[in-house]
Amino acid sequence: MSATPTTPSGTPEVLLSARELTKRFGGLAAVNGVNLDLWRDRIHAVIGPNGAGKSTLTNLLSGDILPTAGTVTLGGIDTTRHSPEAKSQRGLGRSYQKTNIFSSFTVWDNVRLAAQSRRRYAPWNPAQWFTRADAQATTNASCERAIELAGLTSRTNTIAATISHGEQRQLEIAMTLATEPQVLLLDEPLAGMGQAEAERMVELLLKLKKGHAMCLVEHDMDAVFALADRLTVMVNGQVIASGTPSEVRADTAVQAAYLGEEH
Ligand SMILES: Nc1ncnc2c1ncn2[C@@H]1O[C@H](COP(=O)(O)OP(=O)(O)OP(=O)(O)O)[C@@H](O)[C@H]1O
Repeated sequence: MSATPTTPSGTPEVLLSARELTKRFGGLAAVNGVNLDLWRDRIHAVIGPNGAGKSTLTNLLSGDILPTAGTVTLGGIDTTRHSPEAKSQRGLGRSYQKTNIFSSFTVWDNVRLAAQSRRRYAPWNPAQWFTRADAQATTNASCERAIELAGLTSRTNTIAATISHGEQRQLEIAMTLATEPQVLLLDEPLAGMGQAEAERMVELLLKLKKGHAMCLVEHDMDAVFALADRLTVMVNGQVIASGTPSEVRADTAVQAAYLGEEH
């Protein structure tokens, strides 16, 4: 098992914690009493069959939907009922399963728009009138860094519709990185990719591990077992196993419910 990450002062650093997180849709508990900790410099994968509650869990962590019960803390602050924008301000970034790209815009414009829409600017606040130009320069620098980190610098001025599917998924990541988040929630970043594209994305996610706490929802088990430091396995809204990849692989309940004989 990998060593527990620490701050310079030696304290372990959990950036996001969910406790007893629950979401009911009528009679259905889509997420039921889930506990989860996301650590800086670690990738935590959430796996499970279709309908297990993975996307609902991501939506609860990001603030896109509110829980029926339980809490979500970010950097030690209770953010359970905060909006996605407020969570973005606190360092949370997420990508979506369905693409959010404006295909007729350039890569740059998509990233710039994502940065703008997720960062709060209050025109009625005089304190911000004089800092607006500075804020724009900072946002531009963040966007450049995000595009570079996502490996798309050569595509900066290319129309998004004309780049490959794999590059469009890289663009989604760049859009998520545009606000310089510390916590990344990634919903199926390898969806629809061929072998070569998937390998590139795995490399990119490994690169992003440093400095970020990452929650990865993914169906591609080769990628999951190549990337994850810890795994949570969900079935019918509940966590049936949680641990290192080797612990999860050896778990008989997981083998029976999900992984079968192949891993
Ligand atoms: N807005 C909603 N209203 C009612 N039921 C919902 C809603 N969203 C999700 N569900 C139900 O909650 C359960 C969990 O769905 P969810 O999309 O979270 O699963 P998932 O593990 O992400 O599945 P997949 O791997 O197919 O994306 C499913 O039974 C789904 O039909």
